Amino acid sequence: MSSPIYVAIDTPNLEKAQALAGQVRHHVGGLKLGLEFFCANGHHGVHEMMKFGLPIFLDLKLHDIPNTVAKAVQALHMLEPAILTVHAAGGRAMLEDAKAAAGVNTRVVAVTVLTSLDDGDLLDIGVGGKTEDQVARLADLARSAGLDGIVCSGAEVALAKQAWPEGFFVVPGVRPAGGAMGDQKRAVTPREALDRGASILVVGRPISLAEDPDMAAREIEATL
Ligand SMILES: O=c1ccn([C@@H]2O[C@H](COP(=O)(O)O)[C@@H](O)[C@H]2O)c(=O)[nH]1
Repeated sequence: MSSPIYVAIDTPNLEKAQALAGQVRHHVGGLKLGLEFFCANGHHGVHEMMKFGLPIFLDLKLHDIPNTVAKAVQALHMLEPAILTVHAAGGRAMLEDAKAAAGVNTRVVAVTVLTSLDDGDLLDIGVGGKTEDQVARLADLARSAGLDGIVCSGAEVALAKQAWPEGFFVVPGVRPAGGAMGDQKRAVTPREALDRGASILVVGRPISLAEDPDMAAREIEATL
């Protein structure tokens, strides 16, 4: 069975991205390419990364009016990403149109509450109450809009899976015990996230900033 770890390739530099993918390719289940990489390298960069033969997760977190998002998703068709993200806060019509525009081999998953946010940050943007309640609301919206799953933190994934047993749950912002949190606020360990129901784990800096990224990936894999 392939590893549930998707390594976040967060660099605008294609050579560095290829070097990291080359180092960890045997100990991860997929490559996650985000805005930083896509803005710098576009479709060409994604094609280059596809050569590693691993599933590609395009984490573009699309969020705009339904027509614009649907057209953007169509424009990604030829890349056939295994996973593509949109923001759940874009609303029902945007989610429905994004899913309808995606290829059959692409899982469209909705970002609920970014793992870099906590209750206080949500209050700043006018969302009162607990983060887990907002995740539950947006997960419900994503499910009823026909999406394949959600992105949430390991702190909420158990509740979300209980409400949506067949959903696909992407958990980023995980940290090995004692690892540097950086800007993440709701981190759990990779093992905890899996035990609580994560379908895949996204791991960035704990691997990419390690002196030996392959060893770091192996060490995380060994905890699962
Ligand atoms: O809520 C979210 C959604 C996406 N991400 C992305 O995951 C990685 C995490 O990187 P680390 O270095 O392991 O913190 C990064 O690419 C984010 O854009 C997220 O962290 N939280």
